[in-house]
Amino acid sequence: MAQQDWNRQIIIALDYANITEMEHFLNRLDGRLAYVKVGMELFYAAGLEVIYRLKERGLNVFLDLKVHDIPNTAKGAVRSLAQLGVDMINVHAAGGIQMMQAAREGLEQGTKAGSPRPLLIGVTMLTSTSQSMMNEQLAIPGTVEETVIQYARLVKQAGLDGVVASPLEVPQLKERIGREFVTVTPGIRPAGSDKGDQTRVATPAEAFALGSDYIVIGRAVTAAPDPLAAWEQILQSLHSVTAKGGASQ
Ligand SMILES: O=C(O)c1cc(=O)[nH]c(=O)n1[C@@H]1O[C@H](COP(=O)(O)O)[C@@H](O)[C@H]1O
Repeated sequence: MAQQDWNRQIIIALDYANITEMEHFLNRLDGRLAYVKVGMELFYAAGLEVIYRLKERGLNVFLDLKVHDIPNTAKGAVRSLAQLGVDMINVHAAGGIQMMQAAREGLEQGTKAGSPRPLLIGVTMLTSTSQSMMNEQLAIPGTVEETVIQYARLVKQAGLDGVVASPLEVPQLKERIGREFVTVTPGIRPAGSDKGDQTRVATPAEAFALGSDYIVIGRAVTAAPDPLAAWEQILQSLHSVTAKGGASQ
């Protein structure tokens, strides 16, 4: 795969406190990005204006608000988010099949006529969750991988497009849930960088080699002393990788 194609599969998490910081970062990257993620920090601070600005720049937008509520509320929330014309929306798989089916209905209702339907993605186990945390605090027995697969089954049954998981679970997801089932993987740490609050991590090259369709990278680029150099280094590290992802090719 040619280098420029990776660009479409790398989602940069714009975890900034305001629009000024976001614009400063995007100007430094100067048109190199194709896909960005807006999460709770930026959206709760700056709201819809963020989405409009990113769309004006021609970027694909993953609006990561991790909807998790009773089915009727989740449906309305996703309907409202779909009306914004973003490209990807997520909900927590822990909300269960009925909640995700309702979210899916809200997605259809909110998508503007003639516009492509945003991808609807179920968050499985957060990449900050370790097996001991899951077993002891959440009282879920077994391995994280088995729980991720179980959640993914619910996501698929509810008719969603794919899951957020760590890259480490992607081979099993592709084998057991399906190659076309989209995998979006945060927990990305370039070689030698600090894990921070993440526990299930992989490098960008490992994540794509494992089959991730999209990787999500935040602080390794956005908080780097030289974000442009960090971005270029990540692309460089992908030179010899052969993509396995089935859904985004
Ligand atoms: O849904 C997400 O995007 C998400 C799910 C998950 O399990 N883990 C996770 O880190 N994320 C998000 O992915 C981004 C990762 O950021 P960094 O750890 O700075 O690369 C953050 O914006 C998180 O909110």
